[in-house]
Amino acid sequence: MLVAQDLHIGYGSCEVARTVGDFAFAKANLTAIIGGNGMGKSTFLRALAYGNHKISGNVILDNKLRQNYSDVEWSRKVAVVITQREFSHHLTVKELLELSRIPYSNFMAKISEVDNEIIQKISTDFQISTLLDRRLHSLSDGQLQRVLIARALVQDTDFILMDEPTSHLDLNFKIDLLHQLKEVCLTNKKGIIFCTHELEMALHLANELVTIHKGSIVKHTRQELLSSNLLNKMFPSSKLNFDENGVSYKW
Ligand SMILES: Nc1ncnc2c1ncn2[C@@H]1O[C@H](COP(=O)(O)OP(=O)(O)OP(=O)(O)O)[C@@H](O)[C@H]1O
Repeated sequence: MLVAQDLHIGYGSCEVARTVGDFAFAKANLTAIIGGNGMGKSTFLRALAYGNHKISGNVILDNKLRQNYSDVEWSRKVAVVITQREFSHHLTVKELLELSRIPYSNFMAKISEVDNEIIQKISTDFQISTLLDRRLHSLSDGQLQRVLIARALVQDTDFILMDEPTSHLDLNFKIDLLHQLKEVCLTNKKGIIFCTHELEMALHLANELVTIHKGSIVKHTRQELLSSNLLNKMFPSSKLNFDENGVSYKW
């Protein structure tokens, strides 16, 4: 269980949002974090992932405070996908994937046969096998996004936290990827939590949703959220309507 306990997030002393009640993310759940621009989705995700931007409260994983985990222990439990090109551009895709096995390798950081099998399988599943020898700087944004998601799966953690994992993908890749993540979530019992602007897909595929609106971070089941009027308040537009069936448009 990953628990956000009375979490207040922000920058310096300036609060962006706070959790309403304590809430727990379980394994085998796909959770979407949704909210309007600037409401605090990325800030909340980073607070869960790194303990950053936390003004007060706690992040607790399996009954242990985030700050009591060593970096290696945490990286065996939680993988993070943030599409920032913060790594060495000279690395190849295969080298990047191998690096994500380091939390499991021996002191010589040698890649084992098992590591290689995991890398090959996930590369095939996520359609990046043909990219393995490419250097990261040569990838398109969409290719990089698929590589970073594959890297998180290669890391083989209980939880994967992702900031807008589908933002650069074509519509077919977006929908396929979210379905694939849901399947990974259920079959491999991983908790996947992702920020997204893809409301329709989030409402269809995620079984839990976290809304961030006007400083309140609230966790709902899909049904609870759809049967409330909250989405109409969060995304007000005369061309949009949310009801228990999801979203409809007036073109
Ligand atoms: N480094 C920073 N210092 C101060 N304020 C920041 C910083 N980064 C973000 N903010 C502010 O915190 C608030 C939340 O930002 P955040 O990026 O978490 O929102 P978001 O919901 O992810 O937005 P978007 O949907 O536009 O990506 C915004 O008002 C933003 O301007």
